[in-house]
Amino acid sequence: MSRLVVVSNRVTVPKKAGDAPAGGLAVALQAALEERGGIWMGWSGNSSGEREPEKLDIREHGNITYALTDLTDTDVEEYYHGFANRVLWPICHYRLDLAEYGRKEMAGYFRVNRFFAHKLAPLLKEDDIIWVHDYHLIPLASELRQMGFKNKIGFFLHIPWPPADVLFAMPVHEQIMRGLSQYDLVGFHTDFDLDNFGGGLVREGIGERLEGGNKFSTYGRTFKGGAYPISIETEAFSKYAVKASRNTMVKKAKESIEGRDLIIGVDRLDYSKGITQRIDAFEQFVRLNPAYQNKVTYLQVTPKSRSEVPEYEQMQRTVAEQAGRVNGALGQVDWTPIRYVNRSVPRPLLAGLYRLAKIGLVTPLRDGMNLVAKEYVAAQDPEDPGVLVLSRFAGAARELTGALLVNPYDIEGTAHAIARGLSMSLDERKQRWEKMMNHLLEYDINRWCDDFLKDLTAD
Ligand SMILES: O=P(O)(O)OC[C@H]1O[C@H](O[C@H]2O[C@H](CO)[C@@H](O)[C@H](O)[C@H]2O)[C@H](O)[C@@H](O)[C@@H]1O
Ligand SMILES: O=c1ccn([C@@H]2O[C@H](COP(=O)(O)OP(=O)(O)O)[C@@H](O)[C@H]2O)c(=O)[nH]1
Repeated sequence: MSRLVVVSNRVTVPKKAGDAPAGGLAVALQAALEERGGIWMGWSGNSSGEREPEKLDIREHGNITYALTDLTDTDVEEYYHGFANRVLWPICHYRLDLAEYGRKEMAGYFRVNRFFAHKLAPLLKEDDIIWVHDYHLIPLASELRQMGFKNKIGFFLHIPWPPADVLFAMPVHEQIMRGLSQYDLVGFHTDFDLDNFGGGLVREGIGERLEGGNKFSTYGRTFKGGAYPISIETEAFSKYAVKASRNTMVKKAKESIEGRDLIIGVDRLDYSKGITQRIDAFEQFVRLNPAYQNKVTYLQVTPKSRSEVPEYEQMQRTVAEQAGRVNGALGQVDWTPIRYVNRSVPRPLLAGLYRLAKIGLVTPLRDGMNLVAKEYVAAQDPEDPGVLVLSRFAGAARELTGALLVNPYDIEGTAHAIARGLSMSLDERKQRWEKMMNHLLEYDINRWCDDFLKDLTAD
């Protein structure tokens, strides 16, 4: 079996050998790396100031070598905050209005990808299988090919892929498409993303879609494409949730809601997550259903994210003000309708809170997958499951058809779904939940990892 080399912008290094990593993706990648032996390379998250970072920070854990590099301040600004998060992120989330194109940032993005390739090259063996993750590193294969590497290289995109008219508004779309063509397999979360990719190639006349849609030919290369919906460690997460119900913090949370129904939202503070529309929908729900006054608590957990990017910094204020305004307008001396937590909550604690909540409110305007939706389902009590209210624009909606699917732009529609969820019969809740849970047990994170690697390594 060939060795596996994973490259991603962020790397999860276990604190000490045997420690459980933070999330399902890290669990699955670490298991695959452990089995085959391998390397996980990426950014350390630290800056080296203006000094060019020299040596990789190499850490060995069992069968896995973690190889971390710092980046200069300029690199972080141009590559990560600049092109990745101010061009590719908004474009791939259909937000043409938020994309800020700058030549400096574009150049920085390609320069950092070249830098990654040069740092990785000395570590590579001829028959290594290389798996590159996410929009930060699209040109990496192209850089490696130029250096003469003929290894199998796969790419998985964790965010949506937009339709042609959105993508081609981006000035460097041609280099980005050319970059993707250098992989042997390009994976997306859903068939919709895959279709957008194929549709764009054909529409622009730069390529063809072959063999029932899972092969592409462009820029002189033929490569595979596919939909691989990422998932969670379903069984383990479900066990966390049972255990977490005994956690002191979860018990305190339960006491503090004093028998009210709990609605939960959990998202990084990101404009793609539809948080402001969701708060509007909650307000609308209470106004349309006065019987629920003082009978519900909406807990919104929202850790800060990418605060150096202006749109994110601005959101920080907008959401805090909005939650305050709604609490002021609807609240009573003994009732605070919205509890807004603007920091990260550990995943095991989240598992207990999900289980406590009657409604999981997951309403992004656009999302690659949304693992919170899957975690909410996995955390439920089979005898009394809650209801998932899910945006039709999350990748997860392609699979979680037992959810109440909503259009997050339709505030009143979401408000009605909350009301419907809270009054749903136990029979219907069980039926919907079982359908989703059975799916998640079969299609868990290991299945995602195995399916991708099987297709990448097949001839
Ligand atoms: O690394 P950050 O800039 O702090 O951002 C965190 C991660 O956000 C994105 O997550 C996406 O991947 C999830 C798993 O596949 C998916 O469920 C979700 O819909 C996506 O938004 C980003 O793609 C990651 O690279 C970031 O690390
Ligand atoms: O306070 C928090 C908020 C979120 N998460 C985790 O962060 C991940 C978010 O993944 P998702 O796919 O929903 O969105 P992303 O942030 O990757 O866009 C999930 O595993 C959450 O459990 C967490 O551990 N603590």
